[in-house]
Amino acid sequence: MEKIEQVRAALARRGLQALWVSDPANVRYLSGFTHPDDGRLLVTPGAAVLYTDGRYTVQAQEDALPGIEVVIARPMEAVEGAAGTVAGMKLGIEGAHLTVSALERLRERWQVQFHPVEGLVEELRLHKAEDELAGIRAAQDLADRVFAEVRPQIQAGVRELDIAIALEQGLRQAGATPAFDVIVASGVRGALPHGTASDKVIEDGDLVTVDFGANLNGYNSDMTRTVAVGQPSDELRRIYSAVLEAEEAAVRAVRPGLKAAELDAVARDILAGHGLAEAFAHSLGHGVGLVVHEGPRLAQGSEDVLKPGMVITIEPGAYLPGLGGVRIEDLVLVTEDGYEVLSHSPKETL
Ligand SMILES: CSCC[C@H](N)C(=O)N1CCC[C@H]1C(=O)N[C@@H](C)C(=O)O
Repeated sequence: MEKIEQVRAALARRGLQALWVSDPANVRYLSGFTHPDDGRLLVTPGAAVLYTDGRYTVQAQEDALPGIEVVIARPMEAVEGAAGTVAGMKLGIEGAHLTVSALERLRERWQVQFHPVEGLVEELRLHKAEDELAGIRAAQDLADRVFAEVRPQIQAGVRELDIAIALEQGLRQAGATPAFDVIVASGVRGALPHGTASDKVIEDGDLVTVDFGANLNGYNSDMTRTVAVGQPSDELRRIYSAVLEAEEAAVRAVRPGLKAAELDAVARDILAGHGLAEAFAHSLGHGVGLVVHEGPRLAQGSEDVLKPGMVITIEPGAYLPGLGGVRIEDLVLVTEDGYEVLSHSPKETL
């Protein structure tokens, strides 16, 4: 019930009494329910009730964390059944997730004051508990093993899609799913930061960016390696070395108390020194957990500050349209006195 007590405390700080949780990651985090797309959680001063339907009668009971009450009901029955409990309360709703039509349905049935809240549960999720860390480590260890198996297949004459399929098959054989569509971007396609695998054939001299993660028991990993096939040009090698320098420097800089924007600047300044400021077209990284992109935000202008227990990516890149690109990404745990790198796949030196 510790998490639910933390929610109640956060509600009290906002002058609220109850929370209707509809974001699937938050439903899962607070209740343990493994099919959170089909669940909603109502946290009130006296109870925490998971609502789901008859497809999950057994599953929800098995999954529910201690102290979570399970009610099996169709969605509107659930809402009507809870009307008495919430009557007169100041109720938080997750503004970033609840749709306008879902809110309308609640308004028709509940006599409450609705208050959109932002980041209430997400703030709790920033700090990973030991069991969550174990889940992320297991997902990353699996991704490292699968990458080692597939790495020899990244050769001239093979399609990007074949590499993506091999990675996905490796993950699925181990009981995981891909955390997101596998990115395999070779040659000029390397200039696409989100270049999901295509039918392009990998050629001699290509750099190949492979960005993928495992989702294992709900927790995600995220890692990128850029590998060389044959002999890439001197210009591509220069860009690779610059990105590697930026990535390693940023990883070494990770420590609790550091502002996320300052960490972003560590990598960005190095790339700028190599004339690649414009080529680094995205943020340095992000938090990883039940969702691949979650807090903290490692970006210019971010107000976030690193704290022990956060799991983040460090992933600078350089993208040059018409030429290609490089990205190198590690998954990193912020510890009490620094950092621990969770991704262990070797990085090439070109
Ligand atoms: C579709 S999930 C992509 C996972 C990947 N490792 C990743 O997070 N990337 C790839 C390039 C940029 C980065 C990203 O999408 N960053 C976001 C948070 C941004 O807005 O910069």
